[in-house]
Amino acid sequence: MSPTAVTADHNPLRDVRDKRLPNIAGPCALVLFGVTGDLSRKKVMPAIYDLANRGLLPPGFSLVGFARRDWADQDFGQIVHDAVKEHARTPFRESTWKALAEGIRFVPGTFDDEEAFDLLAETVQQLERDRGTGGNTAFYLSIPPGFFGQVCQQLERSGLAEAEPGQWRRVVIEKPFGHDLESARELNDIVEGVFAPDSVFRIDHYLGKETVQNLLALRFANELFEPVWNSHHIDHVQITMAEDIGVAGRASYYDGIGAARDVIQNHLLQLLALTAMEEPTAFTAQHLRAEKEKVLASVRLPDDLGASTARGQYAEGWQGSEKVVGFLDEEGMKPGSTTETYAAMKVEVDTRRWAGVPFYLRTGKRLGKRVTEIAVVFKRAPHLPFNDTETEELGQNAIVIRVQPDEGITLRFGSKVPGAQMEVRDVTMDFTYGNSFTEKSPEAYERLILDVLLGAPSMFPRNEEVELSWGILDPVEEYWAANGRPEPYPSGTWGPASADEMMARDGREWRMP
Ligand SMILES: NC(=O)C1=CN([C@@H]2O[C@H](COP(=O)(O)OP(=O)(O)OC[C@H]3O[C@@H](n4cnc5c(N)ncnc54)[C@H](OP(=O)(O)O)[C@@H]3O)[C@@H](O)[C@H]2O)C=CC1
Ligand SMILES: O=C1O[C@H](COP(=O)(O)O)[C@@H](O)[C@H](O)[C@H]1O
Repeated sequence: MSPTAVTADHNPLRDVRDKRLPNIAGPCALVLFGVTGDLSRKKVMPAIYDLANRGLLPPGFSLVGFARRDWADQDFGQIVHDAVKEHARTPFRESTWKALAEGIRFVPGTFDDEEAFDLLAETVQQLERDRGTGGNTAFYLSIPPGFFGQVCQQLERSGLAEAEPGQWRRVVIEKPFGHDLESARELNDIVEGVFAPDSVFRIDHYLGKETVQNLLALRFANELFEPVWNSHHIDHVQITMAEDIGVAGRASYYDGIGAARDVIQNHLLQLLALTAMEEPTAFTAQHLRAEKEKVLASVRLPDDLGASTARGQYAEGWQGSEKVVGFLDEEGMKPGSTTETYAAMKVEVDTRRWAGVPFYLRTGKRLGKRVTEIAVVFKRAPHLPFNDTETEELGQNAIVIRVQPDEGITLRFGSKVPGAQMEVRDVTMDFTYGNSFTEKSPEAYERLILDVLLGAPSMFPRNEEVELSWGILDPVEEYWAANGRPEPYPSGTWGPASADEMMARDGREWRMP
């Protein structure tokens, strides 16, 4: 498809939300926990710089780092500087850096150190006086999930969670939120016991991706797709999140969590919800979340979890020309770990729109390549006025939303092969962001952090969504825990044979992205 260039200089969906909101954050500070971690260095600190570089942070914006290091402000400043130089999307500008660096502060401490949190409280008050942050403060918990509760309790004890009249305090919680439904409920009791529900921002960075937000535009801004977006026309949906990387450097986090808790419980079920949901009455947080919740509440697992799920663990193999070690040989891995690095499952959505349409979800590390996509695969035409040989190369029509890395949308349909004879073959029409827009997509974290500072919660799942998602996953995890080890698959391939067998039982096969 070569759509003519759409030249809005902003995302229309964002516009809808932002009509009532300024695009530039008001006076505030952001306190970042876990500043030495992978996510902070690669995503959060660079995103803050990019926001500053685009002029979206207020004058006096301040960034406070908290870590168990004996650092002064300038040492932390150097860490931010290095992370920005290496990972920021926008060019390095001395003037932006200087303005940002003036507001950088550091507080040393561990999460069980009350004095450190008291010092943090003093630092936040000092920033209000010195830099005019207004006392408005966001706390970003980029830390191991086991500490989310403890840090919230420390914020409460030290008075940091409590806003003075006219101020706000917000908390950003990374994922996974809990380990299962029960622990998610316990965690939520703590978090929402400290912060009001609308001050809790549970971050799922997939919702900040341009292509994921575009799914809403595709479905609800067009007339073309919605009439066929149902079980009358759709055969099945495949949602794939494949990564070529392993867990090197993150073994301690990943072991015991595994692929399903790491990304199916959140990213993939959110993608499913956006694909399957009804049109929200308005693009407000309340309406969007309500529609997603209805879908998640309607998801049903098949009775036979052995036949409708698959899990694997990567063994040594080849990633391109590089020989890579298996999961069990990654540094810091527990010997004999049964954690899965590949997970696939079939679910149904029990609604009139989706009755009988299976949704297949799969994710894995050390797969053939990095790709995330949603493939909506259509039924075959009920009648073909051609003979079999004329259509032997005709597959099923499909709309593929390419979330990453080659962002765009592909439409696959049959077309006549040029020539005297009638022969129909699959062809594709492609929309790619690069060809259609001059505007560059912001990094997901950039958009989501700005939304936190603006107080715009649409793109953050609320607790009900988190709990419904655990309710879907828990029976699968229990089944796996009681049924042996994950099946090994060589790195660089497309996962264990049992995942292909799961599809074959339904007369289908996974797409080769
Ligand atoms: N990395 C990623 O790609 C993604 C990560 N996430 C989520 O982000 C969060 C952070 O992940 P990631 O950055 O990978 O994790 P890391 O293990 O790389 O970083 C954890 C951070 O927490 C700090 N920390 C741990 N324990 C303590 C403690 N007792 N007191 C003070 N500081 C402590 C560490 O400090 P120290 O250096 O002292 O150990 C480090 O800064 C997790 O919830 C993860 O699920 C979400 C999406 C993607
Ligand atoms: O949340 C997570 O996502 C990353 C992949 O993110 P992407 O934006 O590069 O697709 C994944 O590597 C990590 O294990 C998981 O925690």
